[in-house]
Amino acid sequence: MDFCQVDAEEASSAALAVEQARVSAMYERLDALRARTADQLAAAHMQERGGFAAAVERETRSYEQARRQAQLGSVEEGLCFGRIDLAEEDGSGSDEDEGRETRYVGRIGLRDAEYGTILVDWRAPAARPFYAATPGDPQGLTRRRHLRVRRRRVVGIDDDVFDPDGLTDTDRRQLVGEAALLASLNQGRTGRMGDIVATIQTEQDRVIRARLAGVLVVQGGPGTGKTVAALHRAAYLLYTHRAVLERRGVLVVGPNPAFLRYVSDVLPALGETDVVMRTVGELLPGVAASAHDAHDVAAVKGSPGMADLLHAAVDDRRRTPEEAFGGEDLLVETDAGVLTVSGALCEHVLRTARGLRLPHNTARKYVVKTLLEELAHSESKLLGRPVAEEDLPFVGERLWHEDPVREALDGLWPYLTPQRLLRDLFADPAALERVGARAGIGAEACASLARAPEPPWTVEDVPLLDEAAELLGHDDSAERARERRAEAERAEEEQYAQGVLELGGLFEDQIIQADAIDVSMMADRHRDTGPSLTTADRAGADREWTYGHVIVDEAQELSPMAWRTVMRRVPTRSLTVVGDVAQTSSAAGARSWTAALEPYARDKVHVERLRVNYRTPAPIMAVAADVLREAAPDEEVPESVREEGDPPCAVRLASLEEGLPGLVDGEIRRIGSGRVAVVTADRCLDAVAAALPAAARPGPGGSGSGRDALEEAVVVLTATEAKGLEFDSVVVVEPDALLAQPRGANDLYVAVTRATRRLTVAHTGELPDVLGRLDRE
Ligand SMILES: Nc1ncnc2c1ncn2[C@@H]1O[C@H](COP(=O)(O)OP(=O)(O)OP(=O)(O)O)[C@@H](O)[C@H]1O
Repeated sequence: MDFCQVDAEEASSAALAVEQARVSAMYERLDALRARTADQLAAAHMQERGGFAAAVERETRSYEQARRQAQLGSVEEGLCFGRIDLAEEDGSGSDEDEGRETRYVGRIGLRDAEYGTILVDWRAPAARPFYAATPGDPQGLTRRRHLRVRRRRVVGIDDDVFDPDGLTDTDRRQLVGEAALLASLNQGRTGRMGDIVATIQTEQDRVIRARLAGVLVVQGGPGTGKTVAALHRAAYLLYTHRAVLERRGVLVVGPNPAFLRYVSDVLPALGETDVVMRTVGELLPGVAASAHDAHDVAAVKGSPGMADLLHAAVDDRRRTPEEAFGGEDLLVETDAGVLTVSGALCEHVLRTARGLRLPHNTARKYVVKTLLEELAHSESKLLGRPVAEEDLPFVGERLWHEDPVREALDGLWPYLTPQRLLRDLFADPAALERVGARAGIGAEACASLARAPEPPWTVEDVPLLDEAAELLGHDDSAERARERRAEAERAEEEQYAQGVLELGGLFEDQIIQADAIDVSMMADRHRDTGPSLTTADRAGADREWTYGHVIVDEAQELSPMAWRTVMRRVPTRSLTVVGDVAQTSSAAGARSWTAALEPYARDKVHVERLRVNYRTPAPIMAVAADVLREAAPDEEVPESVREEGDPPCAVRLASLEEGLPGLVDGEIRRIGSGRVAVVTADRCLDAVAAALPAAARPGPGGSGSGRDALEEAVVVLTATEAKGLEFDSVVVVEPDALLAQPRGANDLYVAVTRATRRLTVAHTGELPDVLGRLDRE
């Protein structure tokens, strides 16, 4: 028998009835587990208050049960979506059906009351053949069945029947469950990305299940499922390596807040809520930057030389008495009179402090302590009252409380915050030029950084602030004293938490648990943060937190300085880097993965390519291919899954105000309940938004309705804002203005590849040659 796909219409009603019985049994089990978990959670909350012991026990149980409840709650739709029939018994969680060994695959693993597996979690090794089997390598399957279940009813079945004999090895392009896939791709967009567990394709499965260690680069053209595969990878890794990753957490870095909202439903739908999602502008706790610098300024701020510039800027703040106050020696007017430290001694102290190679604020402690003791000597001489060596620190401390003393020492080696360092630097063109010269950055580039001291931080500033934080360190003496006290308490708490876990009863459940509770995590969670603070909460609030794994999406946009910021958060270099160098639009973004990642992980980089486009139908991709030849001639155009689609067209408008509203209204009518995006150049944004007053804009100043702009029928976006998103219909306005932007061809490529169904190009001037293929209306 040849490999063939049998669609729902051909599935016999007998087969549907068999599957319905199985699926109904799974839902019954789910209901029973939900009821039991709800009871257990209620019981845990009702436990008597008590000392630490009772609190840890309550906390431990509640946390696990609340997580399980959320997990059980998230799997209602599509609980089970597949079945595999194995050629031979292999002994793993299996079931017999009509003489074959069968396994059902779904969103979670379930066991029946007798502990028999009735559903395998999609991330478990036993589910792998469901995604990985191809005609050339059926992975021991005789059949793969896709089940379409709506509101607990099995409404359709698609079968892939394997017979390895007589088939060539052309499986990469063989689609898994084509009917199910096409049905999912043809759905109207909602403004939120959904999960794809039921239709993950073989090449995506390789990405999702790649090993945790090392840097995995996922390169692929638009719509190849890079983002969705990366998010499923996060869920897979959390399932497979729960013990490590739950303690250290997973960070997902995305290009902008709208994108993070767009993808924010995927992981909760997969039962995972403990992931930190941030843009580069939000990586530093306490700063939330969303505005970008102009292209030329962004190019300078993102360049690797900025690390040297900041190093020089910190050093520039350390001054000899002559540089700081204009006199050779340090003179300080105190209550006792004028105290003195010789210039030579001050220089010696500064040189020694530099030689310590400690962060600036840490080394400052040495400078302050030493100079205070010198001032104490000077005071004793002045007053003619000798001081014993061991009393010097006390005298020094008294002097420290005098304002002129503190000001004098601050003048030589100030306490600096990252914010203060950068603000002062950007407001001082002479200092910029001075430190720029030391870092080998030209005067013109340095001058472009100058600005008035108070504007809000930009996304490009955040890696600089983070670098500064690293160079400065912070004065941690008070914290360290607190830590020493806490350490003793912690040992005691961990010992108790261990006892609680060993009491047992926590893991006996019919849900297959791949994870375990980490004792010290549980103690931490209770001890210093209270019940509701999860790993994700704590990680997100701590600049020095290091994650177990980091996923960077639209990674081509990261500048060398942004990479330094990301890499600091993952010293193990366990990363998934997702992007497309043909879509780079930011000034300091990557043109090659090798160049971007070489400084960090030379031989640990593994590249996977995704080559099939699931978003954009072939007629639109033909237009995109012409643009790609200008944007990045060496890159491949992904092949569209959907061959057929509405022909894309160009419409010449007399003016935006007159033509655009009618055109957009027509698109809304054509796509019914879907979403329309109007994408244009930065410089046309105001005019386009004015022509479409009812359309939404992302972020503050958006539609004002309180809803997410992406959920509105029409949204107006720049190409940068549209990155990573998709819409049923896309209207690209003034393509010549887009092309005129610094990386204009890349921007136009991003714009035309956002459409899932329809593409229209609206222009008031000439249509650029690169879009010559479009039908004219
Ligand atoms: N296996 C699949 N089953 C169903 N839908 C899929 C599958 N793979 C991808 N898709 C859908 O294709 C669309 C594009 O996916 P995604 O946004 O992840 O692509 P991308 O490669 O990140 O694109 P871009 O580079 O343009 O940001 C999404 O709607 C996604 O849900």
